[in-house]
Amino acid sequence: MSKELPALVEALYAASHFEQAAFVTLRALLRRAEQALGASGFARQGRLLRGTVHLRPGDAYRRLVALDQEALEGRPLAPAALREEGPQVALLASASSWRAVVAHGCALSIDVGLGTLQPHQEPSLSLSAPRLTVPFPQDSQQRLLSRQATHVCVLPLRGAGGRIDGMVALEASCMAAIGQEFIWREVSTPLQLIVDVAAPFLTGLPSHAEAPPETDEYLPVVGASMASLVGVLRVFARQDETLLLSGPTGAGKSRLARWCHEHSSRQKGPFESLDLMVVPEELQMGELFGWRKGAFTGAVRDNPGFLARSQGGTLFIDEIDKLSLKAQAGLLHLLEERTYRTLGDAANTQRAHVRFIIGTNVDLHEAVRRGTFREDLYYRINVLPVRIPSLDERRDEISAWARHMLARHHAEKNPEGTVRLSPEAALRLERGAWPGNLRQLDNIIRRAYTLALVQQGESRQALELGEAHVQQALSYEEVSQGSLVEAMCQAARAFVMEAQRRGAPLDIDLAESLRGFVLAEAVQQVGREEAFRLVGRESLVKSRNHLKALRQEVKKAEALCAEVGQAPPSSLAQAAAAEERR
Ligand SMILES: Nc1ncnc2c1ncn2[C@@H]1O[C@H](COP(=O)(O)OP(=O)(O)OP(=O)(O)O)[C@@H](O)[C@H]1O
Repeated sequence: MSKELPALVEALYAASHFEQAAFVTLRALLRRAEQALGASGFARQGRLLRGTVHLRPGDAYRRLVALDQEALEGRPLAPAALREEGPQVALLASASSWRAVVAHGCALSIDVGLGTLQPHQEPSLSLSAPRLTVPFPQDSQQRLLSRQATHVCVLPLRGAGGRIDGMVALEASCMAAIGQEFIWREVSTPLQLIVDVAAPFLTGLPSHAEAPPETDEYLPVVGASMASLVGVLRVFARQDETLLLSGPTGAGKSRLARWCHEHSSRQKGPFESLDLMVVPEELQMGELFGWRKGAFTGAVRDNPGFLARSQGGTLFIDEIDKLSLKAQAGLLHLLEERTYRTLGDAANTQRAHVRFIIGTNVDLHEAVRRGTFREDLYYRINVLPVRIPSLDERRDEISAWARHMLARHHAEKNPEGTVRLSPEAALRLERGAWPGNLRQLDNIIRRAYTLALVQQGESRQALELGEAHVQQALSYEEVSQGSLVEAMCQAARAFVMEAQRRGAPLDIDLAESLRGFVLAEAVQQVGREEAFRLVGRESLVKSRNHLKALRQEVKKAEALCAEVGQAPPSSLAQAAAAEERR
């Protein structure tokens, strides 16, 4: 180590970004492990395969870099090689390694063949006591074996204050060492030293400012601040493990889930989205597993359920924290066994060939602490966790998103003419705060667009969205956050404005649709039964008439949308969709 460490430190100081630092660290680790292997009894039978740096501060992946031993041997050691090979080939250690690294705070060895995991430090045990061995899940075992890895060493990557901000995994192949720890325990101390030396660089350096990834329908905008995260998502999209997308409401999790599906090998299969916010607890199991006619009172026809509908594809389960404890047990069993039974058809066990993406906007770890979310399920779904930043954290994207949303609204309304966002309007948007994230931005753009249309006339071929339109749209928003009465006046004005714009009467009865909008919004925010309590109609829940009432009110709101030629907002669409599935 006498020469290697100073050389590593020098290379780390010369690194200007995370990927470079990860490259030199992995190179040093693989070389050190190679030396140890050469001096061991496995020199002839074993070979090193690859190393991966996982940076996941706050328990969410931020960056990921892999280096293959072959690339190290056969190619010039330039960071460029890493960029080409990096995230594309990154292969992952399992969630259980991460869990064990966090729990034990030390390096560990995985014997893939035996399916066991051994932490290297056992502080409370005497030397004579047997070594602590933890079972390693079978699916992770299979995955590692499929890429020839028989032995893995996982080292904690410690950030400021000793907090574990990531891990480094080294994989090797040595059939002769199955049932033994290979070289990992002997070489663990120098390997950990390398990781500790590199840690401040790995956790502190920014990501390489790579060219923004290609955009598409589902991810039309990627700013520099999101580019490295999209690189990670691109790798994760191709895995079959469960992906956990967390992030504030409206940040774009559902669309990203769809993007991941489109970038996976399942892209030709179905993509289904189950939003638990709009499914009452008693129907959650049924919606997931499906039911046979007569399975319970009210099951008047068969329902295949979301799992059957997503066979061969991807199922996005959003708002996972809304899952009842009973349904949590059902989902855990499904994720562990990959089998399930349709309600009312206990005799038939079915296999779920489904990739799961889970969405949440709450801190699930906190939910585990409160006892509302099962810890074992949390670890089962926390395999590939990614936190989608709020729009305020990716301000470099605001004007590009605004332009994209504007073009989309315009195409819906008036495909012939052109539309542009004035530079002043873009600046105004960039300066704003966006607690509602992309959803709020989309609403503002939609509103500003209507204002611009009214002002400039629909016949106008070149429409410009100016600062004044944005300002006015924002002021409606501010008002609606403040006084209810003022917001009602705004709604009334918008109603009248719409009638003027179309130059034909807009029946006042359509104003009754407000009840539908209110209910759908409340359902989205607090769930169906609570929504009725919130608006003073608990009696409807007690008499089990609330769903009928919801259906009627949603219909009225939809009628208004149809009359003015606008798509129903997501709250209405979700309330309606949940009704349809019943
Ligand atoms: N790719 C996109 N193209 C156009 N609009 C988008 C895109 N992604 C997000 N939006 C806008 O942001 C809104 C919210 O997106 P999405 O439903 O994906 O967010 P979310 O994080 O899943 O929200 P929630 O947590 O509330 O379910 C969309 O309804 C749309 O208005």
